[in-house]
Amino acid sequence: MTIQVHDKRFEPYIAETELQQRIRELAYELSHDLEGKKPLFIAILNGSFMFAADIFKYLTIEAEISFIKLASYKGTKSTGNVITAIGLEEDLFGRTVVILEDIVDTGKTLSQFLPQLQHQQPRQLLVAALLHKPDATTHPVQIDYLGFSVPNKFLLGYGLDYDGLGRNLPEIYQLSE
Ligand SMILES: O=P(O)(O)OC[C@H]1O[C@H](OP(=O)(O)OP(=O)(O)O)[C@H](O)[C@@H]1O
Ligand code: HPA
Repeated sequence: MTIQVHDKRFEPYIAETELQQRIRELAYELSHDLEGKKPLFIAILNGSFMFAADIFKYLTIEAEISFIKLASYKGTKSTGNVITAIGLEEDLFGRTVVILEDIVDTGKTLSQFLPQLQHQQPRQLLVAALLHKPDATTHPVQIDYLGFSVPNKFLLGYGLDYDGLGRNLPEIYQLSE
């Protein structure tokens, strides 16, 4: 069934059961790989709130989670755009850190933000992303745990919004042609 949000129509793309199944698999892999490391998960708001909640509840190991927002502002010519994290209070030094993102699209967000986290010298810095659009990615990012590789179409639901709406949908929709 297609749905209407603002002025656009969207069609079902990834069903809720398929999403949950894949997220369970990712949580299983993470639990296996990071057992005993007491990883710190960092979820990037707003979009990742549902993915973060689901993957975190399927983990079977000791782990911490923290939520941050990113703010982007124009830096100097040499620094380009600068992204700062709002709400990051944990010390990452020596920690196993897993960034949780709903989607890597152009890759700009993470390719700018990950080097800043590296400055804090975590022991390991990993990325878990639910969705990746390889055909849209102009700034390559290493994704260690990926849910789905998707075509370059605008997606909606499960945290992803179109102009503020649609984040509450439990499945993922794509823009109708
Ligand atoms: O790979 P990129 O092209 O940088 O795109 C990915 C980013 O875009 C979305 O966030 P957005 O800035 O829309 O904010 P939101 O999560 O609050 O919706 C998404 O949650 C990622 O953080
Ligand atoms: O496809 C998308 N949909 C919603 N928000 C997004 N942010 C990056 N890509 C997308």
